[in-house]
Amino acid sequence: MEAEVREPGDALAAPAGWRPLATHPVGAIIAHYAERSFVAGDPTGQGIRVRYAWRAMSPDEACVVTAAEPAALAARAWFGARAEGPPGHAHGGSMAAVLDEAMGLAVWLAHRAAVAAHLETDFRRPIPLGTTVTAETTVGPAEGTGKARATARLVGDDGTVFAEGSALFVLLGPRHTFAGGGA
Ligand SMILES: CCCCC/C=C\C/C=C\C/C=C\C/C=C\CCCC(=O)SCCNC(=O)CCNC(=O)[C@H](O)C(C)(C)COP(=O)(O)OP(=O)(O)OC[C@H]1O[C@@H](n2cnc3c(N)ncnc32)[C@H](O)[C@@H]1OP(=O)(O)O
Repeated sequence: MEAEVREPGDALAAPAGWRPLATHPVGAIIAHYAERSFVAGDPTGQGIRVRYAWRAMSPDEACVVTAAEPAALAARAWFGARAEGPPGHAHGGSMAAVLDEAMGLAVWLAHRAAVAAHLETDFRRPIPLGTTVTAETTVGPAEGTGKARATARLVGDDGTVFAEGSALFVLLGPRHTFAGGGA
């Protein structure tokens, strides 16, 4: 039997100063993929609900990026009964999945499409089911070419840091086949 959890209401709306992802030219393409995604593809379900937002990067942030209109990405994420791991709390895999996808999309907005090659997660505090958190991301340089490093944190509205992620992404080029595939 599923736990009873609090619905997010309008808590998934873009944080102050951020805009919905679909209002960015590249973000609109990404939002289209997100509709099919394992992580963000079920916006009314009882698992994870994720809504992405963007803002223009400051010149300081933009120095490490390659996109014509680099943007920073954040997400609001809610964990429902179908995301349960420890009783009454979010499964670590669901937390890692949110971090992974948020970092991947942050890299996509700052550079271009990429896939995760290496992912690390630190679980700092358990997330009670029914909680809405913000996934805050950063994108930085990686050693070598064709790669990017990203970080992300899941932060509660009271400032609690629930989890932190770090990942290496390989930017997709003509030799990669990820853009298509599937039935
Ligand atoms: C909203 C969801 C959208 C989903 C849309 C999906 C597709 C749409 C199309 C594009 C959008 C793409 C992504 C969307 C964004 C986020 C989605 C969430 C993120 C994920 O969930 S994504 C799935 C999980 N992900 C995989 O399924 C990857 C499996 N994997 C591989 O496909 C290969 O493994 C690959 C391509 C990674 C590399 O292969 P490769 O042949 O291109 O290149 P190679 O091996 O030479 O590596 C090149 C340089 O990276 C270094 N390197 C490689 N791996 C490393 C490691 N693990 N640690 C440290 N360094 C590493 C090498 O050392 C070398 O470094 P150097 O050049 O300096 O020598």
